[in-house]
Amino acid sequence: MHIEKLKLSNYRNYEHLELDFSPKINVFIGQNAQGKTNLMEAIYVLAMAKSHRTANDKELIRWEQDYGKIEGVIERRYGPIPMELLFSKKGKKGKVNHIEQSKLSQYIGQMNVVMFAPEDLHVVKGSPQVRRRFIDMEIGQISSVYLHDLLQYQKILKQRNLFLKAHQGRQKIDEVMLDVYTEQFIAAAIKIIRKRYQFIEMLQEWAEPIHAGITQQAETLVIKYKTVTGMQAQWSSEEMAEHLRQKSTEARSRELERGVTLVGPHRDDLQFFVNDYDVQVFGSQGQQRTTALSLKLAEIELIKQETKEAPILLLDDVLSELDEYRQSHLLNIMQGEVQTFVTTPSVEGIHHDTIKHAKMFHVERGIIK
Ligand SMILES: Nc1ncnc2c1ncn2[C@@H]1O[C@H](COP(=O)(O)OP(=O)(O)OP(=O)(O)O)[C@@H](O)[C@H]1O
Repeated sequence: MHIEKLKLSNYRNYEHLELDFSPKINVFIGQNAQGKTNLMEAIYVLAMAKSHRTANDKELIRWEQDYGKIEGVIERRYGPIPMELLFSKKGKKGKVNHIEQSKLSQYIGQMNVVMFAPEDLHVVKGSPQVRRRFIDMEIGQISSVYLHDLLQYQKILKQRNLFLKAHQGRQKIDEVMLDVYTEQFIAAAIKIIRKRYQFIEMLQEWAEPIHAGITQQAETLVIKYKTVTGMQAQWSSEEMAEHLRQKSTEARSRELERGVTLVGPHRDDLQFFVNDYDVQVFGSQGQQRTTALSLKLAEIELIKQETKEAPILLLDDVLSELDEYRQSHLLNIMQGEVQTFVTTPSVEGIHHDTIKHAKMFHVERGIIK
């Protein structure tokens, strides 16, 4: 798939902008703070209904304006799809084929993107939150059911936390009520955990050969989903539920002391092993970068497998962060069927072959030349 047209109205530092893209390589070139990342972000937001940089949608609206809008035409194998996302003080609304979607989980997934930005290089070393976000965003793109289940889980978790907070430090509580919350919580948690195990297994299948290829067969990458309670992927749903029930009972007095839920997928994490050692603890910076790159390349393959179309690749200021050897792996993909967007302050950081056939956009203070 590829994005053919992009139109921005009051988005970040763009008052009004209309662009036509190449289905192959597009390069946004410009000095710092001119609006290159804002363009990448707009494409990402059009796909995901959410920024990769901020959780606050109001930041996306051009200063002193009441609304901001992103429109795009996505060319898919069965024809073009117009998409539209409107941000206002009241919230956001998405349209697909000019029809308003009552749920954003129905909107997301029409357009698939893989973003690779410098912060993605921290997916290995960064906080567990970064890795949880990575899994949730990626599964969400290929499964609207997961997005729906995740929202449900977050709602139930919030209710349970409110109950714990309201009873924090108390000796006597309504145990029956807390059990009811806990059972609802466990049912929702299992759905999330199962789907995450499945996703990691699929990602592993792609990431392992890719990583081996980049390291010339010197390294074997293994990705593991690590639950806070020590669950096992091969367990049945009943076994998982029983395990969580037991761990939740063990944690209850601590949960009441602290007023929060301490077990569940909102505290789980990912682990990366290279030749059996934990990259997060023992990996060199180079190995962490290669792992991050393998993950992104695997993500592209996984989306292709699930949707039967290549996603759009967004490379925000990342090429210059990778050495020539790692760059060449990305370049291989870019020469193929994947529509790619690249931002860069100058052409010097990029391989000559990349720009040879690229459509260039010069970005200067919210204007494209
Ligand atoms: N809501 C907004 N309304 C208006 N301008 C905004 C808004 N949010 C950000 N900006 C402006 O956008 C510019 C930043 O653009 P962007 O993040 O795309 O930079 P960039 O060109 O990618 O540069 P760098 O290479 O430094 O990341 C800044 O000038 C900032 O003031």
